[in-house]
Amino acid sequence: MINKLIANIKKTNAPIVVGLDPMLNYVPEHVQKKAFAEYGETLEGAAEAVWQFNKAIVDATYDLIPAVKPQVAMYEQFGVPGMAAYEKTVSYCQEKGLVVIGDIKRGDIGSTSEAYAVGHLGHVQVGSKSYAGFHEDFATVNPYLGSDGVKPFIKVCKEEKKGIFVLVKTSNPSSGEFQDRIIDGRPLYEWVGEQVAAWGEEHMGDDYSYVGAVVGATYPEMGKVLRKVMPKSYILVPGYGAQGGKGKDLVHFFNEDGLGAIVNSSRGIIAAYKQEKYAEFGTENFADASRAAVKDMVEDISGALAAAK
Ligand SMILES: O=C(O)c1cc(=O)[nH]c(=O)n1[C@@H]1O[C@H](COP(=O)(O)O)[C@@H](O)[C@H]1O
Repeated sequence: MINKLIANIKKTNAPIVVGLDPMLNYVPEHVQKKAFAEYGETLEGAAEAVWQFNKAIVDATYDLIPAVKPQVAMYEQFGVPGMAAYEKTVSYCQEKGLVVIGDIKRGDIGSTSEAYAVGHLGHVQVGSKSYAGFHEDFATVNPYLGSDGVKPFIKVCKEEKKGIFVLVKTSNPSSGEFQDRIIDGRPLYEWVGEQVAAWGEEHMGDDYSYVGAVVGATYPEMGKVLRKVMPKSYILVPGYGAQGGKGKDLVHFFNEDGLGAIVNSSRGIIAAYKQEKYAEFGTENFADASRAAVKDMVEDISGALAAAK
C-alpha cells in the first residue's frame, strides 16, 4: 500500500490527504433535510446525511487527490449507523482508486491491539470463513502504550501489505506536555521517531517503509529534525489549514526526492463552503468549494516546495 500511496501522489502531483471528518454541523442543511425526510432525526438520519456529504465531496475531488483520511470518531458518535457510514465511505473511496487512511488512533495491550489490527487492516476468522471488517489501507496507531501495542499492527500489515502511521509528535496545543519531555537529553518524540524508523526497517516497500509517522504541521522545527530521524518513513502531517499550518511551514517535512510527506486538511476542505474565500459557490455547491480548496492547497504546498529548491 505504501507503493500505491506513492504512485497516487506521483499521478496527482498532490502530496495531500482530504480528511473526511463530517461533523453534522458541516453538512449543509439541504443534505441534512433530505436525509431526515427519509430516516427521521435519528442516528440513521445523521449517518445518511454524513454519507451523502462524503460522497459528494469524494465525487468532486477524487481525480485531484491520492488519499483520504476518515476520522472514525466523527462516525462513531452516531453509533452503529455511523460505523456503517464509515465502512461505506471506506469502500466508496477505494472504488474510486483512493488510498484510505483510517484515522482510528488505536493502541492497547498486545492481545487487544491484535483485535484492532485484524478488524481494521486484516481479516477476522469466523469458522471456516474470513472477513475484512473495515478494510482500510492504513491506520493511525498510538504508540504510547509501548511496542507490544504496535507490533500486532505491524504483523497484520506484513500479512496484508498494509501500513500504519504512528503518532510521534501531534499537532495539538498540549502535545508537548508529555511528548516534549526530555529523557536522557532528548525529547520523548525523538525516541518514538527513532523507534518508528527501526520498526520501518522490518517492513519496507520499494523506497519507503510501511511504518509511517504522524507529525503535526504546527511544529515545523520538530518536523525538520524528525524527517532526518526517520528518513524512510512517510510522514502524515495534520494541522494544515484550520489549525494554522501553511505550505511554507511544511517544506522540511519532505525529503530531497520531493516525497516523504502527505499533508492532511479536514475542515479546511470539507467545510470550505463556509469560508469567506469560497462563499461565491453557495451552500448548494459545497462540493465545488471543496474542489477549489483542494486546488488551492496543492498550489500552496507545491509553490512552497518549488520556492525552497
Ligand atoms: O492522526 C491524525 O490524523 C491527527 C494527528 C494530530 O496530531 N493532529 C490531528 O489533527 N490529527 C487529525 O487530523 C485531522 C485534522 O483536522 P483539521 O484540523 O480539521 O484539518 C483530525 O482528524 C485530527 O483528528
